[in-house]
Amino acid sequence: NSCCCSFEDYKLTTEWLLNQTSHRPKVAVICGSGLGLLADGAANKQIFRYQDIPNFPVSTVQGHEGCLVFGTIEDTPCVFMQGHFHLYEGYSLCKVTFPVRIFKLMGVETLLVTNASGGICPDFKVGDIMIIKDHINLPGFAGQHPLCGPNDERFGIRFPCMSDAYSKDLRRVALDIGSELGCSDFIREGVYCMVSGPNFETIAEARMLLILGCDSVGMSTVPEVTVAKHCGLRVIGLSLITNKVSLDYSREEKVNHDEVLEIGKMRAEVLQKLVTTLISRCQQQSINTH
Ligand SMILES: O=P(O)(O)O[C@@H]1C[C@H](O)[C@@H](CO)O1
Ligand SMILES: Nc1nc2[nH]cnc2c(=O)[nH]1
Repeated sequence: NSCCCSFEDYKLTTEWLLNQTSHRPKVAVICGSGLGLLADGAANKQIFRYQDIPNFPVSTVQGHEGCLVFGTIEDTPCVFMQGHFHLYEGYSLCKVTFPVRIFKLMGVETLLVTNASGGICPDFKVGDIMIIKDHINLPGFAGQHPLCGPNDERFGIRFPCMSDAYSKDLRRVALDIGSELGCSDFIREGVYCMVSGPNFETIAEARMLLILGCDSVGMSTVPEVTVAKHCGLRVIGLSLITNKVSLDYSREEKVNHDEVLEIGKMRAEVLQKLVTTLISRCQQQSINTH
């Protein structure tokens, strides 16, 4: 359960990428299930397949292209992960979070994470975009935590604070952009809970998550955000509600992965607009605060 990657592994991959590209990203975007198209708006793209990058894991899930895309959004140098990694694929949390430390070593300052999740909050509708306000690390409670094992002080401290994992300023900016784009009706804020998957929730589990204070549930993001916060990155998270999680034994609908990917396509255009505007404002904000 402790980290399987040494500092030299991270350095090797970082140096390989820095030698292969002249891009020097300031913002990294992790594209969740079915959301790889978020990279489409970038200019001057340079694309690497995960399998060609030393030490990088590869994507094994449908809807995760497995490409690292460097490019610029309105002059902001960015890197997009088209596909991320999950515990349920059999990866250790060290591998799941490997790219985040690479981004840090490459000079990234802000991490924008996206994912697909099931709505637990009864008010949420399919197609809502939830700005992540906070999270519950359910696997972490059971010792499946990316920071278990010897702490490497070159990345961060032994006991990092997580009470402000998601930047308040960036959440405000995202809300403002949502209203400028006329999307306020389907932009929410809420608490994301990570479970390991790969099965979707039983009704009893879903009811438990509601009582625990979760607004949505998914199978990713929390490890990456935890490692990002540990190494000092600013984080903003967007979760697309792709289905309502059943809380009621009388409901007949059954969730499946195709439906999750389908809703991603449905919201592609607005999500892309939100993400690209957010990236350019992130950078302006960063310039103004430094
Ligand atoms: O964006 P992620 O990868 O968190 O998407 C969720 C969790 C599973 O990977 C998938 C299940 O449909 O959706
Ligand atoms: N655990 C979980 N992950 C999801 N990803 C997309 N929808 C869901 C869901 O309902 N449950």
